[in-house]
Amino acid sequence: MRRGHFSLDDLPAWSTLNGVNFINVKVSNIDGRGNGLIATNELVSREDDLEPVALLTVPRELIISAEGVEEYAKENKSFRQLLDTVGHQSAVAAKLTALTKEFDHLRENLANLPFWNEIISIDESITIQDWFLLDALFRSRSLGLPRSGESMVPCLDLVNHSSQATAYFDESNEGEVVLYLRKGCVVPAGSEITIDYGQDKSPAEMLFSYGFIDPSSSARSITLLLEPLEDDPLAIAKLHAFGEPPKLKLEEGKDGIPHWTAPFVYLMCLNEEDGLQFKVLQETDGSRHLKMFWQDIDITQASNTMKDLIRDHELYQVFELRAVTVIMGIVQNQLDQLLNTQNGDSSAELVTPEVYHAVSHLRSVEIGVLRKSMQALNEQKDQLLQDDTVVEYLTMMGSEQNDPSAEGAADEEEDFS
Ligand SMILES: C[S@@+](CC[C@H](N)C(=O)[O-])C[C@H]1O[C@@H](n2cnc3c(N)ncnc32)[C@H](O)[C@@H]1O
Repeated sequence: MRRGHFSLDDLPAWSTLNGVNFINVKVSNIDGRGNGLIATNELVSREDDLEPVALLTVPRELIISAEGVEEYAKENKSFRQLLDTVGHQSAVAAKLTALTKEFDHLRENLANLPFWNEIISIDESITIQDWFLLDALFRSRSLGLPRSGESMVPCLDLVNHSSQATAYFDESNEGEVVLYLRKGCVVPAGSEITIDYGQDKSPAEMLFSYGFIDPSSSARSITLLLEPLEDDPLAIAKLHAFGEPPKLKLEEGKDGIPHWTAPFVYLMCLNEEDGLQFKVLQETDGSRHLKMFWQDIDITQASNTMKDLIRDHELYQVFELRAVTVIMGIVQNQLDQLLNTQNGDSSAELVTPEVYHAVSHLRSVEIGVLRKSMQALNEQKDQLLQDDTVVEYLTMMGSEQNDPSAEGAADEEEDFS
């Protein structure tokens, strides 16, 4: 099975044969961005136009979506076997290691399917490099369609990104995908047509998915993984109850003010003595389920909204202070790591100038977000330390610590330093 090279010179013929229409636009090389779409004559869309101006239409049969993959599997027995054996993979998380593991897993599973085994193991016409390429192609070229979800659309995937995009795409009731000129836009002949790959995508996501960071984008955020506290005896139960990998998202709003979101941090900071409990319930059919309780109320289904559940508690501000202290530790740690790699960075000679520039840009955006967040967290902590409940609580903890006869005094010591 050999994969041929498809020249762009063949695109017009291929488009005609396959029912793809380019309307007053064509594919052209764009400096520094590979290929892109440009206008062949001036394109105008007025605010009061009743119908949007279509620039490209792609028929449903050409779209690779989850539904399209299922349909193809109905027609092709070998592909059905492949899909049943290794299909429905989850998203690749940690690039190369995970991809290598995936590819090994794929080979192992295909050993029993002679058709695929020959291609992948005996003939070795598909290698790990193809798997890397496939992942990169999918990440950089797939897009979210309103009806079909994450899909690959030929020709539409030739359109580059801009945060001041002149076009957008939509999916008709018949499943045809159409690229439209945005209302109120004028594109002179020869100018590029662009879409917006996503306002909310963080710089890291842009770089890892598309290989570039839009310098004009105002999206400034960073997402970090959270881990339960090392000495937490309930760590495993908390992770299980939370049900998804816990994350901390730091994001600068349009006003430049940083905000943090980390629903799991409240679980990290609460314990049995606060009113958090776990119980294993056995059903009549013998199955067992872990249940989580807050103040004796079953909150198993609400682990994501812990902050709202504790809001009415008399020690809410103390819990909030614990959460802020934990977040500050994580932010400071990440900041130290980034500053260390920035100072001792010798990778400039190892990578191309474009890659080095992109990585430096990402690092400086992330350092900026972390520094601002640290400042805001410090302010939040200072405010909490002045709260009456917190002052009273800390005074009480202090006097218990000084009184050796007070039961459990040493265990209950809180560290908000
Ligand atoms: C969906 S493809 C767009 C078409 C692509 N330029 C081509 O030659 O096939 C996405 C890729 O185009 C490039 N690209 C798109 N917009 C860009 C931009 N604003 N700046 C730099 N590269 C861009 C990136 O390499 C990205 O991974």
